[in-house]
Amino acid sequence: MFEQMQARGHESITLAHHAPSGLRAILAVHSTVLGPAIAGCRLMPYDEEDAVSDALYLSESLTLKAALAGLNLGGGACVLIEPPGEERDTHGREALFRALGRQVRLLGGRLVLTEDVGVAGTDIAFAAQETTHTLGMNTDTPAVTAYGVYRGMKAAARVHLGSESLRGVRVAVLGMGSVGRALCTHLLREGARITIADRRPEKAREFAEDHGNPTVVDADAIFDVPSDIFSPCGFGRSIRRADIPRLQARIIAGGEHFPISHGGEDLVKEAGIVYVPDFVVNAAGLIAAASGVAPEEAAERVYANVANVCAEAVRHHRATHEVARDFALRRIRLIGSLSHMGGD
Ligand SMILES: NC(=O)c1ccc[n+]([C@@H]2O[C@H](COP(=O)([O-])OP(=O)(O)OC[C@H]3O[C@@H](n4cnc5c(N)ncnc54)[C@H](O)[C@@H]3O)[C@@H](O)[C@H]2O)c1
Repeated sequence: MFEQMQARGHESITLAHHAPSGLRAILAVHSTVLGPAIAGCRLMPYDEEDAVSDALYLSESLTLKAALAGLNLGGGACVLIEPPGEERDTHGREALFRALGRQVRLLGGRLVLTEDVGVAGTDIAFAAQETTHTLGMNTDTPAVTAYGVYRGMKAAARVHLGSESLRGVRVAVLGMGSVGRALCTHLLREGARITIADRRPEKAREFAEDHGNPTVVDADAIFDVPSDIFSPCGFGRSIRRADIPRLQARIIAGGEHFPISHGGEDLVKEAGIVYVPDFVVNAAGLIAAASGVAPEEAAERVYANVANVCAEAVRHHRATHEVARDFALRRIRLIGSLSHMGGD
């Protein structure tokens, strides 16, 4: 853990535990150079090692996301480990998130909570009874995120498919949760030809029944579906290295954080596929929550950033994820250097 933290520049990890509420939390702070570390909070079953690993990945990704989005925020993560099959009533959730809020308060403003997988605005509102360091309770983050992914796809399609229209474009969507479903409604409205899959097949089937029966395939079969755009909207690392040669898409763009297994980005580039990095294309929810702009404005910022990253990558024959990372790190370096001037 310390080797990883050192290699990737993490500032701290806090392990928090509170038996009565069942709180088991990993609070990671990757960077506070630009401001308090914004931490998407996720609640799901995890084994402990994966939970720590995901907190490290997510917090680093949030640093890049906030920096590229022009926000004065650093990157953090909050992973809450939920025992499998656990169903909490309202009081159970209140206790859990208020216990979390207390832990966030102890961090003295270094970490700010917002929602991610399995966590709703109402949960963050519970945490907000114990700490002022929360964000996004009034934003429908998954819906805004999905709209930004849709706009970002159009920006990438304009550069790599020759037109930003998604009419007739084949999009394979993995993961039909809050983000995946909202994304698919935008795609269908524009006339894209979608194929959908979820590891819980009933979620894909239910969406299909309600939305004119787009094609549904098994979770694993989605990698073999001929498509123009592959859109991962699962929990992370949905695209394993072994899946990459199966992908037939020209572009990967989705809501999922770190959708490609470690080191797979280079394989994706070698396969001739353009990967629009997660921290560029899934940023609209965070932008809206942090800066208070309307969803449309947040999504337009995503469109502009994706267009910029794609164009720069084409111009210099570079991988999009490297270009995007460089953009983000440059802002952190330049704006971070202001603190040496004093006056804080
Ligand atoms: N919720 C937000 O506000 C938000 C904001 C930005 C980014 N994200 C990211 O978007 C992704 C999706 O978030 P969400 O809120 O929609 O989560 P969710 O839990 O609502 O949905 C995720 C869905 O993906 C499915 N899934 C997971 N792994 C899969 C796999 N390997 N194959 C097939 N299906 C799989 C799950 O069964 C579930 O239905 C996450 O990576 C999250 O971090 C979410």
